[in-house]
Amino acid sequence: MNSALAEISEDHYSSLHQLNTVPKQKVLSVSHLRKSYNAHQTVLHDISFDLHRGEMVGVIGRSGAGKSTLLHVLNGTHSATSGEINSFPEVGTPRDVSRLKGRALNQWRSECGMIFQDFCLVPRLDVLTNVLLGRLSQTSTLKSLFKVFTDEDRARAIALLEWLNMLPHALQRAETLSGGQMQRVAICRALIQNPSILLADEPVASLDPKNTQRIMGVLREVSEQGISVMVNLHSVELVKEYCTRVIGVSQGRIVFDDHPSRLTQDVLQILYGDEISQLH
Ligand SMILES: Nc1ncnc2c1ncn2[C@@H]1O[C@H](COP(=O)(O)OP(=O)(O)OP(=O)(O)O)[C@@H](O)[C@H]1O
Repeated sequence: MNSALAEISEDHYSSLHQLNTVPKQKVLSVSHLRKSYNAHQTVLHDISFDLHRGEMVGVIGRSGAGKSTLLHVLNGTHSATSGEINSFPEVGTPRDVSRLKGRALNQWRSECGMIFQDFCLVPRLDVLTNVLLGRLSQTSTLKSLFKVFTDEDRARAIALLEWLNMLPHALQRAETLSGGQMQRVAICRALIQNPSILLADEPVASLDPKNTQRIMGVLREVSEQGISVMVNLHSVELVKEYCTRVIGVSQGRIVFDDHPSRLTQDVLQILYGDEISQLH
């Protein structure tokens, strides 16, 4: 961030950013990304876009369009077949993260945190430990083996749980939580890595309306703090309510990339075809 922007408070920066009155700071540049799981099927074709600091990007498209694959490839859980994913960290040199392996890949995964559709919590471990597991990639192998965490890690985990009203459940086993509570723990686990990007794969798919609003509100707050959020959603209403930008994917290609207010019926028809009547 340049020095003039640094003097603007985070909230102020965020609201200015959303009004497009300040230059956008690029954090990721994806170019000509392609993903095939096998020789017969290409799931992502020639995907190119830039992601900016503090954006809240909704990714929409019908089932099988390639939304989950896109997030997995960005985070490195699935490898790209070709193309580049260039990261522009606040500190350090820009680099292509699409071919990383080993430690470097783990480091990228903590910069580009992901919350998975099925939460991926360890059921028999308590909430606090589940959050601390997010620190493992930044902890030495020996310490991670014995789950040794620093006081600083614990303090941060507790602060995150408190922020998401989960502190009363800190010592409860993850398997005893509701879906909404599990999702909040998964968000804490991703945030304890101090990511600059947070990817969320259908984070509200299994939640009731109250928890849906709660989780979407949390993701918006995260983006307002300067973290770029990309969230796969099946609800166009939620995209319009919460996102500052929407990327529409159809058959593995980006067919729309603009402000949610520009999502017209024609665009939705291209994106959803016959399924348009099932949209909410
Ligand atoms: N691990 C995999 N191996 C082979 N094919 C896969 C794999 N993961 C996804 N696919 C295929 O890639 C295509 C896109 O799937 P993806 O899960 O990315 O779509 P999506 O838009 O997220 O769908 P949904 O909204 O239903 O979650 C589908 O045809 C799917 O069958």
